[in-house]
Amino acid sequence: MAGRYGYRTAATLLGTDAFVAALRARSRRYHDRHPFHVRMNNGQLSRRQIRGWVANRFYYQENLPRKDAAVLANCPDREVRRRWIGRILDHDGTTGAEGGIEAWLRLGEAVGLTRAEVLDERHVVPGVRFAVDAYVMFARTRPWVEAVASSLTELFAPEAMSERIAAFERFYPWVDAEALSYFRSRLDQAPRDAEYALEVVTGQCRSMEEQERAVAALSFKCDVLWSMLDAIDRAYPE
Ligand SMILES: O=C(O)c1cc(C(=O)O)c2c(n1)C(=O)C(=O)c1cc(C(=O)O)[nH]c1-2
Repeated sequence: MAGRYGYRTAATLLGTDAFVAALRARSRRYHDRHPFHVRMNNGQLSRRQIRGWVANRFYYQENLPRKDAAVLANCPDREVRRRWIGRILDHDGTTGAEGGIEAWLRLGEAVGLTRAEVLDERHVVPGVRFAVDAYVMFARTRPWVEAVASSLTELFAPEAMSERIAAFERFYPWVDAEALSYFRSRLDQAPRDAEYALEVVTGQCRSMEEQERAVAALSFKCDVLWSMLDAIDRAYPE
């Protein structure tokens, strides 16, 4: 059946295992299969392309807390908010504990970008801005459970992160290994966050329609990530 956004989804109410399987099946559209990431992991990207990717991905990183704040703003459940707020701190950091955004800025420096040129977004191309803004807008305007479902791309992230760390160590030795700490920290954070998001989504989506909307939200998010790489790929040709 063609659901919202035209994505094909389940036609009947699924049991929890089948629902989780339907969500996991979206991994087919995850951005680890994008040609740009494939070339990255094969060691085929130039320094300029790596820099372009890091500078553009910063726009995603810096918008994640705003996306998560939108989830908080729309969520009436105190228990969920107590958990979800940690995601904002993971990115923004706290006094004495730098967060993911700072780690990404360090990655930028390690690939040869100044903090200023990352922070002022001069390298961010329109397609990346458009895709990231769509993700934030989705979280602001859709029901909060759909926004939680859209974060479930993190189910697929750890494997992609491990592969990326190995590829950087092997093929891009000019990038200081210390700067890969962001990806290492996500190896722990992403499974923890995805597990909780999955618990929320399976607990909240009790009708066929709600399940369909959750799968559609995850598909939408896969499109966000894919579109970002399309735009980056085009902006930094070989
Ligand atoms: O580098 C990646 O491939 C990648 C992918 C994703 C993702 O799947 O959305 C996230 C991240 N990184 C990431 O670092 C991160 O903090 C993160 C948060 C979220 C989210 O939707 O809430 N996705 C991701």
